[in-house]
Amino acid sequence: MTETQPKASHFVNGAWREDASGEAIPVIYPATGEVIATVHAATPSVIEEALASAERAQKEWAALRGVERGRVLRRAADLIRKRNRDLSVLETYDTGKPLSETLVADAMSAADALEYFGGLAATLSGEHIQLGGDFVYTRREPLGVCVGIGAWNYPTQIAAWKGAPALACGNAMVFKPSETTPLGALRLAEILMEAGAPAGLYNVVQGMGAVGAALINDPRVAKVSITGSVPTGTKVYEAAAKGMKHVTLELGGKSPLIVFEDADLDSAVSGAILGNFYSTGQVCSNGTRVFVQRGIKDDFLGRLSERLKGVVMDDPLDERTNFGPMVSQRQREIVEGFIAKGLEEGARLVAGGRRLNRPGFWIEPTVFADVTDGMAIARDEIFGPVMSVLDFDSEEEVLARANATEFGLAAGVFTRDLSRGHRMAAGFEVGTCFINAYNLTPVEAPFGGMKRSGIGRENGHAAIEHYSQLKSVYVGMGPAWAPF
Ligand SMILES: NC(=O)c1ccc[n+]([C@@H]2O[C@H](COP(=O)([O-])OP(=O)(O)OC[C@H]3O[C@@H](n4cnc5c(N)ncnc54)[C@H](O)[C@@H]3O)[C@@H](O)[C@H]2O)c1
Repeated sequence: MTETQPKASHFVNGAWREDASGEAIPVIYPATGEVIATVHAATPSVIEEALASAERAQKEWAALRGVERGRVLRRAADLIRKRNRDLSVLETYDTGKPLSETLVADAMSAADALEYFGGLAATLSGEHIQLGGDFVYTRREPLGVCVGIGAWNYPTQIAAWKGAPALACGNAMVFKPSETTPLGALRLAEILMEAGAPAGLYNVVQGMGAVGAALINDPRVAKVSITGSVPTGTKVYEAAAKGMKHVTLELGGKSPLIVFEDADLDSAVSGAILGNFYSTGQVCSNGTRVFVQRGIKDDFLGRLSERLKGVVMDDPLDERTNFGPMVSQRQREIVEGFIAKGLEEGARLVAGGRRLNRPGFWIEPTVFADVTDGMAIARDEIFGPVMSVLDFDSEEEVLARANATEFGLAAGVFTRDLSRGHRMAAGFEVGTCFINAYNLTPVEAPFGGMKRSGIGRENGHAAIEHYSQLKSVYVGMGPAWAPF
């Protein structure tokens, strides 16, 4: 039986920490609407303890060899894999995502990140630059105390995607989960301690935006990495700029997925399903503008409708369920608002569109066809299971329309013509492209956005650049020269 009420709201300085004077935050199971736990927002004293302990632990941690830091991260990865089922059940309670998903995509991805960056920790190094007799060497140094701020769609994965590279580079982290899904990150903090991390190295404090803002504004903090919406990311960027802090911004999107007439149709339909309905559409990189070349439009919609018969919306803890509820009442209302706008603006509803008549925040996977570029459902990030199908004729036209957005997170193309696939990938103004695939985000590959979808990259070697800084050391081998 998975315990949903955590031992305390926060995990600070290596131990559970409670301060019930902070605002109470109910944790709601989205499948039923029931309150399954309560945590309290961090008070100034909890925030202070977290930052002070992180500052202490960071010095001790940075003094270790990379191989020693890596060993702790790899042990944590092993513990997560051993406890995957329990962690996945908790993630399902926290988010409402079906267990069939959380078993493979959440704690397991966290374990991958810890293992990957644990392996890299021992390889971090500077370079040696010969200047004849004199030379320069560079030292790759940690930034110090980093703050991580999470969104609610992948709480455990986000906590690890930020924590693993930060720790590998010799930083400490204070992580603030989304107030909607506060549970998973606490488990990660506990596991890192068990794996041998020093007390205070990875702290979790709960709260809304104000707690995030308090952390970013503290002068001890060197960097902030946030996963969230563009408006929140903008505020975080402004606050960080005031203190000249490093940032990683993983923000929203309205990504295009383009299906050419020569595509393998079933595979393209799979891509569109993955890119719109996995995690009930609550994925930042979703390909929600599905451009289908005119000649195959009816076939595409026909196959898609067939495949939608396979949706199983039931108890998320039953592994046969493959489509869960929205994370919250509010998120469902936002989605319903967009569905109403789509109808109002003349899009054709092909599937779904209704909420289910049962407790919890359920809504059907929804498909609109005959969508045009100016409609709200084609312009704005919905962050729910609403697919917009748009028609197109030529490659040139569709690339221009795909790029005509302020967002630049991801894009996908389905075609059997590989040179066209690579041409499209080169032309997309986005951080992550998919050719004949969609929404696969292995920890080995850099992930992040262009344009308003963000700054910096998570995962891959690229993340190291965002959690470390270089120091150049000039070494004079002869007597020092001066003009007088
Ligand atoms: N690019 C990515 O990797 C990625 C991944 C998942 C989600 N997202 C995006 O996240 C959004 C959905 O998540 P959300 O609703 O939790 O986003 P949100 O922007 O509402 O909140 C994100 C986090 O920021 C905190 N926050 C709010 N105001 C703050 C402030 N002033 N200072 C510091 N922190 C503050 C929130 O408490 C929360 O923890 C979508 O736009 C989605 O596209 C992006």
